[in-house]
Amino acid sequence: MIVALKIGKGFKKNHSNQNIPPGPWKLPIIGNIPHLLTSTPHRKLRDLARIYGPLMHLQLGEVFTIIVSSAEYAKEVMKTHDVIFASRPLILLSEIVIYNSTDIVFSPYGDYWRQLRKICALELFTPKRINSFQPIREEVFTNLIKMIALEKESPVNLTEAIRSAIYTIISRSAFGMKCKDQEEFISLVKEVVVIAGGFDIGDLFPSARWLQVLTGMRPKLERLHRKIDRIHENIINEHKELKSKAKEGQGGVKEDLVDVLLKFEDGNGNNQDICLTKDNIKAIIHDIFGAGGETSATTIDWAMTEMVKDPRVMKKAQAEVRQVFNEKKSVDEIYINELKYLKSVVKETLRIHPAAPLLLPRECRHVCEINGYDIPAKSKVIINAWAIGRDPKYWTEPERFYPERFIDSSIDYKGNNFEYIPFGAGRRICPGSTLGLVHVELALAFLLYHFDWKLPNGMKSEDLDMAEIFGVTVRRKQDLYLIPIAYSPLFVT
Ligand code: HEM
Repeated sequence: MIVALKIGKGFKKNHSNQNIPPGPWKLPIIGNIPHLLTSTPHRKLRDLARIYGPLMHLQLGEVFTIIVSSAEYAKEVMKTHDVIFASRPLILLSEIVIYNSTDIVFSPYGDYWRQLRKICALELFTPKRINSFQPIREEVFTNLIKMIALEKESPVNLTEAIRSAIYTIISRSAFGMKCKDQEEFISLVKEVVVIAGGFDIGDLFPSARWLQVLTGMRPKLERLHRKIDRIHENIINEHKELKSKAKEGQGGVKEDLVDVLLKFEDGNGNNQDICLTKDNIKAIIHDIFGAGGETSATTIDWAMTEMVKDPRVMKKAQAEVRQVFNEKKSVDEIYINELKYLKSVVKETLRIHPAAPLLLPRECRHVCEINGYDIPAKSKVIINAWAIGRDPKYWTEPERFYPERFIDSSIDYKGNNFEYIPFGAGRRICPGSTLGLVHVELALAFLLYHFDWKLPNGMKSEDLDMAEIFGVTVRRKQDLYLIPIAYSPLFVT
């Protein structure tokens, strides 16, 4: 009753005099929640937008939500009014698990978030830093290829093999070593990614704390936090121990991403203007592992899936990779920019399967007008990048996987072409895109150079299961199993 009264009062008070965007019928109290009772909200939101338009509103419990489904309105939100929409809505997950939303992804817009982005731009993701991790990438992908070669033409769980390789690279780049709790960390991150989709009932009624307890979400998140925090604590302690040993002359230490972050702890050293607490550092570690790992691994998985479905594309990409690397007999990151067709394959994969199909939600910081519609303050704003990437208004044959559409196209990843925004746009654009793309392109070059791939059990490519699991990233529901057929005698020295 209290919730019902609150919603009714709130809705009248806030929106009755405003010209809010159209939306479907709604029920008392729960509003449009029934519209989202689906396992694939990005698809359902696209279908609704076809009826109610590219700027639509949904009342999801207490949360007034705006859904953006066209490049024109995406530009309004992420360019024209970017500063108004530069914050993130708070969700229970980020409050409990991610140290009161003090990471980069969930941090509200303001000075603290600006400082974090400065650390990203000047320290964490500079071209020099990304290059310094090149030996790690090459070693891990070479091991991946050796491991696959041992399978001797029997089916390999490529999804798992890729995920493990990507997380090993991230662990070693970020933590200097393979995290000893890596497998547990990966499965915890997988859980976080699904919950971070943001449609949990507790988040739709933020004022009803009892609901968060009743649904079991709060205790579940508290348990998740304790487990994740223990892993973060170990990582930081190990770094501090190694550092003090190095000071005592017991071995040189190469700087990894956690070392960089520790330089800012409590205003250490010369960095008095930026000051991070231990919990802030743990929150950022969580982003690097979560935001960096799932997105890249999922993209590689979808790219392989699409190429297996269309052998023409696979053959063409393979021919290019082999032509560039045949002389050397192995893949070398230095020449990766010569792989024009493979780069188009990656672009096309991110168009048709953007790793984060609804990007990350924004929050309207104060009332704003778009094309005559009023967007109330505190509205949650969801941009359906997946729907925009498949809209026939911008793309010919949008459902077809056709990398050639990007050859000679000027569309890039920088968020200037709003029909193509796999890394978002504006102030909140992904700061790790260069690193993510290096992982994706290099992994595919290795996989395509060393093996031909076929489906197991005589399965036909058109029978490949394309079902998805929705979360903040959308991955394949079934792991991808493929049979590798070695292309050349491997690793002849
Ligand atoms: C293929 C790989 C990747 C994809 C598709 C991807 C995609 C995205 C998207 C769509 C956003 C939201 C942008 C917005 O709200 O406008 C985002 C934000 C973010 N990404 Fe990535 N990402 C990838 C790789 C990475 C990597 C490797 C890292 C770091 C190691 C990273 C760290 C982040 C962070 C910290 C944010 C939050 C930025 C903010 O809110 O200010 N991402 N990413």
